[in-house]
This record gives sequence, C-alpha cells and structure tokens, in this order.
Amino acid sequence: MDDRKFSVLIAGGGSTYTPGIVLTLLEHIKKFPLRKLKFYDNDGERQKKIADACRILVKERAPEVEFESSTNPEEAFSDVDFVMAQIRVGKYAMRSQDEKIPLAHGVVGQETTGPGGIAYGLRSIPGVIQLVDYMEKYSPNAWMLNYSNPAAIVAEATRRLRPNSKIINICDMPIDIMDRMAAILNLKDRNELVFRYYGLNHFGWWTDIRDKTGKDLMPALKEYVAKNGYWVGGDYDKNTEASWEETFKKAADVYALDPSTLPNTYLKYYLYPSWVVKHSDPKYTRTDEVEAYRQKNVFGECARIVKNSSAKDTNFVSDQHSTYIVDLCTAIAYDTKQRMLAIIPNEGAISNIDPTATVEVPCLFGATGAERIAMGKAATFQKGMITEQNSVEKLAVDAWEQHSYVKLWEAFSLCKIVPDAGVAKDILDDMIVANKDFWPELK
Ligand SMILES: NC(=O)c1ccc[n+]([C@@H]2O[C@H](COP(=O)([O-])OP(=O)(O)OC[C@H]3O[C@@H](n4cnc5c(N)ncnc54)[C@H](O)[C@@H]3O)[C@@H](O)[C@H]2O)c1
Ligand SMILES: O=P(O)(O)OC[C@H]1O[C@H](O[C@H]2[C@H](O)[C@@H](O)[C@@H](O)O[C@@H]2CO)[C@H](O)[C@@H](O)[C@@H]1O
Ligand SMILES: [Mn+2]
Repeated sequence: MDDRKFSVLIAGGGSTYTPGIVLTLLEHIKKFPLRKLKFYDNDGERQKKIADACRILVKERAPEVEFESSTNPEEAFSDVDFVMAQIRVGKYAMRSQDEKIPLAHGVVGQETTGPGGIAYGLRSIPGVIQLVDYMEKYSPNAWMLNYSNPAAIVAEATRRLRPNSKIINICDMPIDIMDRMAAILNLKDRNELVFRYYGLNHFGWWTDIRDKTGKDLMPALKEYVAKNGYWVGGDYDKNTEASWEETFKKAADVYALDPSTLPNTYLKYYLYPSWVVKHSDPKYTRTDEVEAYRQKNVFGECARIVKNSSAKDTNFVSDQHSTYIVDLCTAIAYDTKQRMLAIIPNEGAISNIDPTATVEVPCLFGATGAERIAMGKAATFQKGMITEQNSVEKLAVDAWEQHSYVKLWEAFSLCKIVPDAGVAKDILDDMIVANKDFWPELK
C-alpha cells in the first residue's frame, strides 16, 4: 500500500443508495483511503436532503475527508479519481410508467426487463453518456463504475459510442445471489466461492462453483435451490421485502429448466412471464413499494440525522451492493486482479456468441480496468436465449442512435416476453407519449 488517497464522486447523489455507499466507503477507509467525497445530481433539491445528512456522517466518522455536493458539472467532476454512477433518468415517476404501461397490455412490467427496460434504456443512454463526457473533460484519468440501469443497454451504448472511455458497467444481482449461496453452504460470504458464470446482464447462469480447495459446491447448491430457490429465510432474510421473497423462491422453477446450471433470478421474467403477470397488480407495482419503503426510510432517516445534527445512532447500514463497489475501486486502485463480474464487450469470452455482444462474465480487475476471463461455449438453450435478448438490446440502441420507430418496434416485438408485434406496437405507442420529455423524436 502507498500513501495515495482518493477522491470519489457519486453521480446521482440523490439516490436512495447513496447513504449506504457513503457508510461503506467510510467503513473501508483503511483499505481504500479517501481524501474527498463529492455528490453530483441534476436535482439539487433531492440531492440536498441526502447530502445534508451525509455531510454530518462524514464529519463525525472521517473529519479529514473533504465533502462537497453540487449540481454544477465542472465543480463536481473536477479533481476526481473514481465516479460511481447511479442515476435514474426520469426518476420513480417514469419507472412507474415502465411497469404500468406493459401491465395494462397484459405484459410483464419491470424496471430492466422487456418493454419497461427498453423504455428506461432510451432514457438512460444520453444521461450516462453525459456523465462520461463530464468525467473525460474535467478528470480525464478517472474511472467510472456505472450501475445506472438498465446496465445491459447502457453498456451496449457505451461500447458503441464511447469505446475508449474508462467506464465499467456492473450489477449487484449475482453478488446478492452468491452471498445467499455462501449462507446456504454455511460459508462466510461470496468471497469463499470460485465461480464460472456467463450471460448478459440480468440474464446469466453459473456453470461451476467451488470452494478455495477446489471442492465442487454445485451438487449441494442444486439440491437446495431445487426446493427453495435462493430463499435463505430466518435472520438472513428478516428485512427482505415480499416481492424479493417471491423472486428468490421462484428461482427453483427457473433452475428446473436447466439443472446443469444455476440461474440469475431475473430469468423468471423471461421464462415465466404469464406467472409474473398473474402475480402483479397493475395499480401497485414495485415502484409503489420502493416509494413507500426504501425511499421513505432513506429520506426519513436523512431528515432525522439533520434534525439531530448527529448520525451517531443512524440505522443506515453498509450492504452487499456498496461493498461490491468499494471492492471494485480497491482492485482498480491497487491492481489486485480480484476476480469479479463485469458487463463488458464479449470479444470471445463466450466463444460461440457474437464478439460484439455486451456480456456479463468474470473479469480480473486491476489498474487497466477489467480483463475478461474466457468462459467457453454457451450451451444450446443459453445460446438461443442470449442471441435473442442481445439482439433486443442492440435494436434498442440502434433505435436511439437512428431515432427509428421501426427498430424500436422490432426490439419490443423480438423481446421474449411480448406475445406479438401488435401488442408490441400498442405498448410502444403508449410509451412514446409517456417518454416525450426523454426520448428522441422517432421517425
Ligand atoms: N446495476 C445494479 O445492479 C443496480 C443496483 C441498484 C440500483 N441500480 C440503479 O441505480 C440507480 C439509482 O437507483 P435509485 O432507486 O436509488 O434511484 P433514485 O431515483 O433514488 O436516484 C437516482 C438519482 O439520479 C438523479 N438523476 C436522474 N437523472 C440524472 C442525470 N441525468 N444527471 C444527474 N443525476 C440524475 C435523480 O435526481 C436521483 O436523485 C438506478 O439506475 C437503479 O436502477 C443498479
Ligand atoms: O426494485 P428495487 O429498486 O429494490 O431493486 C432493483 C435492483 O435489483 C437488483 O439489485 C438489488 C440487489 O440484488 C440486492 O442485493 C440489494 O443490494 O438491493 C439491490 C436493489 O434492490 C438489481 O441488480 C438492480 O439492477 C436493480 O436495480
Ligand atoms: Mn443489476
């Protein structure tokens, strides 16, 4: 370890994830030393509520760290080593539309999946590209870890539009599942697992999981997942919300389709769309839950901290999502070559998939970014699914680049969870109206 200290910018400072990330950064300050912590958001009012509380948190726990919060890109992006990007273009109001419009047509309504995910993608592309451009202008040596969703479409867009940028797109879903796997096996945490995984973001499979002695852990995990999915229960799941409980349990049915691998939970939307629609309330979707619980708790706790001028007794906790991000920064900063997942141009990592596909595979993280590890061939079932879904993601980016109605209609129609091109068109036409302030005008 040398004597460097880092300046970190959280872009999307007003996000519900911000306090958890700040807490994790402070808890890991010995491993990843900080000199500055900065927030940037284009909604100053929302960001201020989080920033006022985090300023107190930082002052109490690490007074040597400078804290700044700004809506001015030059101020925010100057003198920065790492940018953690977590914006939600259109905020929860638009996430709600992404979920409710498809459901009104009997189709899965989900943040990153199907028509909802595509709609969100077309909003996120310009937002994330703008962040990359700010970073390159004001701190050209910085790295961006982007987890603004839908990460698959955003990563395809940055691959095409900013191919040389120092942006790494990431997701915490496999992290959450691997921590569950460790709990199922009575191991300490995900770092005990040596794994092989391949697919697209929110669309992948583990093919091999071992402990550090090389012992195959797949048989025990499969036996458990076949009965319980990734649901651990008890203390482990005491704060898990009902909709996530349903998702973790449904992984048992997803697993049944290919007992040679273990699946990502998001595959439930593609493989059991009718079941998902049947279990959805078109008037009360995940956004309503998030607004009623996570957003309310986070902003409520921030207000409490500000009122008390103290965060000593805060109930904010560091979670898997933020420990993963700190692990990634540490690996890049100190060239540790830690093996973690990234969403990255394929270039042979999955040998029988288009080299220009944007895939999710294990990578070695170090000073030059993420180096993909070859995962071999996708099996027939996976190859078919990946090829179709990756084409959907590519068509969505084509549509945004070319302002093309037809490309977007093709993306909706090709998507596995949309029954036919007629339904696709009906959803698309409603979404064009809802997204008029965000999407390019389609020809
Ligand atoms: N990849 C992953 O695994 C993963 C995990 C968790 C969350 N996320 C993503 O993180 C993001 C934040 O989620 P959240 O639920 O906390 O949302 P949120 O709405 O609470 O926060 C997002 C913030 O982004 C700001 N914002 C929107 N557009 C912006 C722009 N163009 N420039 C600057 N700021 C902008 C908003 O004002 C808001 O404060 C979402 O994109 C979500 O999907 C990803
Ligand atoms: O519906 P939300 O907003 O609660 O979650 C959507 C996100 O879900 C995944 O991230 C989970 C993660 O798996 C879990 O461990 C914990 O950290 O919460 C995260 C958010 O709830 C998914 O990977 C993200 O891409 C989604 O945005
Ligand atoms: Mn994710």
